Order: sequence, then structure tokens, then C-alpha cells
Amino acid sequence: MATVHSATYQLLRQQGINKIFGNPGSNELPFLKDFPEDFEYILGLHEGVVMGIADGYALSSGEPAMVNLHAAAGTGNAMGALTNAWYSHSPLVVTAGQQARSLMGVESMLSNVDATQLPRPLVKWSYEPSWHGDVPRAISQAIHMATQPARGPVYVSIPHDDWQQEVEDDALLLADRDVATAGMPSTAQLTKLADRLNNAVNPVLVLGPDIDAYHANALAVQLAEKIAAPVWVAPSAPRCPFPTRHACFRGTLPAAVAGVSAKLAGHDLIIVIGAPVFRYHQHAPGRYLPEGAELVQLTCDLQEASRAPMGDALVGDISGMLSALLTATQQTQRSMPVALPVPAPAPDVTEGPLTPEIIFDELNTLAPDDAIYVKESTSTVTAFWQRVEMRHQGSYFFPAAGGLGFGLPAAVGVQLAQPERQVIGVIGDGSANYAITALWTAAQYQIPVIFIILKNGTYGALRWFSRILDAEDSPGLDVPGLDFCAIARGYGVEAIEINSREQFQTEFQNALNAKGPVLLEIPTTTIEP
Ligand SMILES: Cc1ncc(Cn2c(C)c(CCOP(=O)(O)OP(=O)(O)O)sc2=O)c(N)n1
Ligand SMILES: [Ca+2]
Repeated sequence: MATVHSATYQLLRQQGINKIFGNPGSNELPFLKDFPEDFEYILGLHEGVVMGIADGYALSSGEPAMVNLHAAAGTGNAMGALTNAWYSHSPLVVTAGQQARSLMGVESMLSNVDATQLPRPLVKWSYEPSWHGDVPRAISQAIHMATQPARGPVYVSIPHDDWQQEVEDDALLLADRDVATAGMPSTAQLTKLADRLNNAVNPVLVLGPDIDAYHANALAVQLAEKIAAPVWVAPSAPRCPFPTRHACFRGTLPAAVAGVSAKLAGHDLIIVIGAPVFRYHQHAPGRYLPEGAELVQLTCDLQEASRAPMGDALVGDISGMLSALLTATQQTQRSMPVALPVPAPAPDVTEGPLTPEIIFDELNTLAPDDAIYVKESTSTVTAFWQRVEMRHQGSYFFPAAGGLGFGLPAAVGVQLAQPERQVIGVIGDGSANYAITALWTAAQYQIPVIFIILKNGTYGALRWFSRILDAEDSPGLDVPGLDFCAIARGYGVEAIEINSREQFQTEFQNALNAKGPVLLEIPTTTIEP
């Protein structure tokens, strides 16, 4: 007779999930006992790290990742990371151990009281089965909810005395279920969209993370070239959807209402694909659209389409819709945009700390063409996009909700998902502290990430915000006295402090050949975002 335990592992196995990212407590041990040999458990020392590693793994692989947290305390520790996973459409199957059914009502220790409320609104669905026999079906529903568009995290709370209970053999029917979404436009919808594009005089493309998530980067290049349109990346970019040295590429849009309209002025049709409209950040009021412009959004996310403050939207499969639109669009006679100029090499420094621009120029020279960057140094984003070329799908990840503590663990998760590509974490000395224990997991599992800590001794982005918000006298904006080499070595990661361009060149190339993780701590100047 099957048990909840055996039926659930069989379901996970058949659905291609064989890694469990977790940090255990007593509630989780009955799930982890008799751990199958064909599964791997990746331990993080804090649940925010566990969620971040799983998030990086799921975003980069495109596959669902299974997370196992400890009751309410573990779920609470993971909530910060969950904000990023929610906004990045990350397919995470998050489970949490619950106290035994008979002890929940008296709120005994480790009871996850009102468990399904805890992760909301940062999950697509949360559920606690009302009896043990429903656990395998609940996990099956969680997998399909997490992986169908718009993808996103889900949450299932499971009482620990369910796992050894017997279930009907029909529970095994769940293992082979195949659930998919079609999501293609009708002929009428496609004709209407293509007509708008073919009749536009000066169209512009604004591309978002779901182009990269659905591997539609090459289709986007073909469309941009066919209509000879400039291409902007949607504001607050958590991924890179378009090659950054392509002639059509124009950079990332500013995360402000007025700024977006200013950059898109003069265009009569704004086509947004794979992005919300828009992920504003700075409060800079203005008109949502430039004079004379219309906007149409292609998205996989009904909520994104519904909450937009202007324009039209079509919800469907990103890659399918883009491919159909490409076919239906006429080749334009307009001339192609002229490529942006490549920035002049960053000037050397004769004394004092290096500049972030020097580091980015060196990365652009020394890193492999298909390197993957996990970025979390908030004041250097613009300089990075200008100086470090990104060509391939899945080359860039940034916390989608701006929730810091993403970079270090996500770099570990991305490297687990992409062992053939070098992952480089470019992390600020402020951000690094929110999930610093990810270094331990990288060392323990010998995951060869290169961690670059840009150490300017301050919350650089907040220094900039304090100026535009007239709050420059705010306390708590500096982070002096941190020794990341000592911290990293304490978690088992080889670490070197870098104080010259030549030393960076030598140590970075050594790190490329290392078998395990390496951390480069680089004192730098502070620059404007
Ligand atoms: C979990 C969390 N806490 C606090 C913040 C606030 N915050 C903070 C603290 C920033 C400074 C990050 O400093 P850094 O050293 O990582 O990078 P820069 O110096 O390049 O800005 S940017 C920002 O929005 C946040 N986004 N997320
Ligand atoms: Ca900093």
C-alpha cells in the first residue's frame, strides 16, 4: 500500500523535481526520513538563503524548485526572498512542516497557526490539506499552479503525522499528469495586433523579463530588425531580454513615470512584451504616455494586464505570441537604428580605491562571453549595463522586488542550474549582509561561483535617494568596518582583497580556474545610480 511519503516522492520524481532546497526542523523530519537516493538535499543555513538559492535555480533552469521550510518561523524568514520570487514569476513549490494534527488546535510549539494566510499575498495559491489522503494531490496541484503561466510560488503546509499514513493506490495517478497552457491569440486578435504594428510610423519595443524567461530573446531580435525599431528594456529590469550591444538596443528605461514618457516621446506605438506596465520606483509624477502614443502589452500575466494604468493588453504565451506576430508583421523600409556608442574606457586611478567602472570594463574583457551575472549592487546598475556586454539568454538576474538578500543565494542557485556557464555575483557591501550564509552552502557543495563584493562602505543607492528625497541627514546609511575576506573564510570560501586593476586581472583569472567558490572583496568609490 502506498503512503503519503512514497506517493509524494514518486510524484516529485515523475514531475522532474529531484532537488529539495531546505532548512529542517522536527516538523520536517518525517518528510525527510528514508530520503530517496536519487534526490539531493541542498541545505541553507537560513530560510531566506534557502528561498534565494531555489529562486535562482528555478529562474535559470525554468524548472520548478521544491522548497522545504520549518513551520511559521522558517516561512517568516523566507518572506523577504518570496517578494522577489513572486514578482519574477519564479516556479517555486514551497512546503512547510506543520505540527501534528492533534496538537495544532492548542497551538502547541511549532504550530503554524493559520498557515495558509502566512505567505499571502506573495504566492499564487496556499493550502493545508484537511486530511492526510489529500497531501499528494495538494503537492500535484502546487506543481501545476507554480509552473503554468504566469508562473509563481505556491505554498503547502503539511502536518508531520501525515507522511506515514497510507493512501489509496489511485494517488499514484497524479505522478504522470501532464498539464499545459496553450495561450495563443485568435486569428482576429493577431490580425488586429499586426495591423497596428504594420501601420505604425515610429514604433518602439519595450522588453521585459518574461522574454528571457521564455527563451524568446532571438525572436525579439528578429522582430526589432523586421520593424527597425529601437528596443528599451522595461524599468527595474530583473533579467536581460535583448543583446546589449545590438544596434537596436537603447538601454533600460528609467523607473519613473515622467522618465519613461520622456524616453519614449516621438513614438506613436509602444509595444511592451513580457513586462508589467511598468515597474516604477522613483516617485516622479508625469503623463503615463508621451503625446500621440498608444501602448499595447503582450504578457503571460493576467494580473499585470489588468492592473496597468493605460494601454491595451493581450494575455498569452510569450514565445507563441511573439512568433505569430513576427510572421504577421511586414518588413519595414525604415532604416535600422544606429548602435549606441560604447563607453570610453574607465580612467585608471593612481591612488585610492578602484572605481566600479574599472571593474566592469575588466569583467567585460576577462569574463566568458556566456557568463551569467547575478547583480545586487544597487548604485552601479546603470554603469554595469553600459559597460558589461550581455549577449545570451539567461545572462542576468536582479531581485525583481528589490528585496535585498537575493544576490549571494541566487548566484549559488543559478550556478547549480547552469554548471557549464560561469556565474559571477556582483554584490554590494550592503546587500551582501542580508544572506551572507549563502557562502557556506557554496563552500559545502563546492559551487564555483565568483563573488565580487563592491565595497564602498555605504548604502550607495540610499545616499542618492536621500538627495532626491531631501533626506540627506538620515542616519543609518553607512556600513563601515566590514571584512568580507574574514567573513568568507569563516564560511569556508577562499577570499582575496583586490586593490589594483592588475591584481583584479590576475585573481579573476585564477578564480575562473578554481574548482570551488571564490570571493573578491574590492574597495571602490561610490557612484551615482
Ligand atoms: C531587504 C531589504 N532591506 C533594505 C532595502 C533598502 N535598500 C538598501 C539598504 C540599499 C543599499 C544597498 O547597498 P549596497 O552596498 O548593496 O549597494 P550600493 O552601495 O551599490 O547601493 S538599496 C535599497 O533599496 C532593500 N531594498 N531590501
Ligand atoms: Ca555599498
